[in-house]
Amino acid sequence: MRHLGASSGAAGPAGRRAPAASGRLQQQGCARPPPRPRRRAPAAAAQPQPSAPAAAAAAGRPQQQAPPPAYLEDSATAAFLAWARGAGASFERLRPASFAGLRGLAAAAPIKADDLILSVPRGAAITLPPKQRCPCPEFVTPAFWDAAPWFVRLGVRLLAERAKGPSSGLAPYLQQLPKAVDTPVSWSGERLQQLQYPYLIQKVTEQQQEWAALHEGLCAGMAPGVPPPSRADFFWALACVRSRTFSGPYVASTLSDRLRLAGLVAFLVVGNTLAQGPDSLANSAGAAVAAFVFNILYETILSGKLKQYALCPVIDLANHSSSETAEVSYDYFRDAFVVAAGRDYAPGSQVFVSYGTQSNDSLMQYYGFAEPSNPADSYVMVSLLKWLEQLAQPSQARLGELNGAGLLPALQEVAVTRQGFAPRTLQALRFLLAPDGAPGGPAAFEAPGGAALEERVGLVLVHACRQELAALGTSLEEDLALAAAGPGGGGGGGGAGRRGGARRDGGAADAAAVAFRIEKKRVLAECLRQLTGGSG
Ligand SMILES: C[S@@+](CC[C@H](N)C(=O)[O-])C[C@H]1O[C@@H](n2cnc3c(N)ncnc32)[C@H](O)[C@@H]1O
Repeated sequence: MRHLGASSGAAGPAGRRAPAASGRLQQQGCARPPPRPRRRAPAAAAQPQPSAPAAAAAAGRPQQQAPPPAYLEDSATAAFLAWARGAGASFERLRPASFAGLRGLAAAAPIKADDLILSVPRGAAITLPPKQRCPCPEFVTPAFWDAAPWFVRLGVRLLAERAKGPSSGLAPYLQQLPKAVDTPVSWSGERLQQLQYPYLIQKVTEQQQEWAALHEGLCAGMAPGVPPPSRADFFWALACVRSRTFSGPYVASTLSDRLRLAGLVAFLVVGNTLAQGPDSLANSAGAAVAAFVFNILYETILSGKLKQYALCPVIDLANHSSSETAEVSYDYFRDAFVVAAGRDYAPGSQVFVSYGTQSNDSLMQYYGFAEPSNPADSYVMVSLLKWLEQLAQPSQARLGELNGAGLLPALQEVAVTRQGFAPRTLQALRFLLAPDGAPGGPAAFEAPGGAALEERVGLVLVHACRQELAALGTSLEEDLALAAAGPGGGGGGGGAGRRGGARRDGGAADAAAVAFRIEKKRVLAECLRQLTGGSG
């Protein structure tokens, strides 16, 4: 999830960000958050998908000069933008546009780094503060609301507003949300297999089960007489929430709340002084200042511990790039969610934000795309023990000792990065592969051992990477060829007949799966290159 930082920092003149920073918001998918859902896909609809340039980059093809964006001028977009402006949102230098089929935000005028380019009042967003009472008792029972996780609450808000139809104050926002959100949670088992990656397939399968159970809970928790949303609608709402929500520290009081409180305290001091006489002024004022400071300190401490979530119209049109520094923040003085440009943008170019540091596992699971050359990517290996046992037979006694030392998990779920394996994994392997009679328990193997032991460890790691690559179903070269052929080309080629080979029955989703597995293979291949000193 993303964090909204408690913010301060007003914008300076001419829309440039003032030095004092606002609190950062994080996108929802970060760091293995709980799952989230979505709504029924009415007929085929414009849907965010990995762009052609992204596919070209994944395939290693030279990227041509990007064509100018197609600004979106349909009636739903126009009505939405007018509604957002009416609600106080300000985004003069941005326009929604389509970039090779992917909707995003384009610079409509020159933008300089640090310019404040987007501001959406908190009142125009759908926010979820901690411990919020059920805001839609006409839709779900308060008991259901109280027991629901954050993403279900936000999903229920979307569905409750949608059920109101055109009379909803959020109708223009709802109208322009994607009609379908193509993330793996909605994929069939067969399509999931095209990811080729056991770790994510397992996670998504669990997510599908969790969301199905949550839908059953919702069906039982509807307000009397209200028909429950279909499972597809519920999944749509949750998927929207999980791919569009930002989160951050909770700010309990806005500036205007504090000013109101200060006014009330001053009123009480004056009233008390008038009633008790001028001599009481010093005491009353001292007590008032103490109470006021206590309130601010209490809320500051509280805001560091509690989290709030927000679906921010317009801001949620921005696509992600991990190379961007721009993030969504909460600006305390404006009581608004804001974005400042992370760099200069020429008119027509796409303006990105960072959803936070996320591996492609998280980007794929919650957003439906993989980022080429994502520096935060890793390959989670769940079969290292199996690969180890193909080369050596660690004794049950040593495995037991490893377990006792809490190091067994370092061999069961291993995050392999382009740089190699984690120190704890190396330590566990050294202990298991050390010759009989080697002194010391697992703790004695933290540092590299002798050349012979390190060589044995290296052999196991190389074997594991090679076995893992071989088990994936297609080679990197085959996947690159599939991606280069693009949609409609290479159907089933390369990997035809092999597990996880790209098939043409899923259209864009298959392209996303191929782009994803290319990145996984690149991580493993680079790790292997490091281990073998370049020989692969
Ligand atoms: C917060 S929304 C961004 C706006 C979205 N493109 C739209 O049309 O509503 C997040 C979704 O945008 C798409 N997206 C964001 N960044 C992307 C990227 N770098 N490459 C491909 N798709 C991306 C994914 O579909 C993701 O689920």
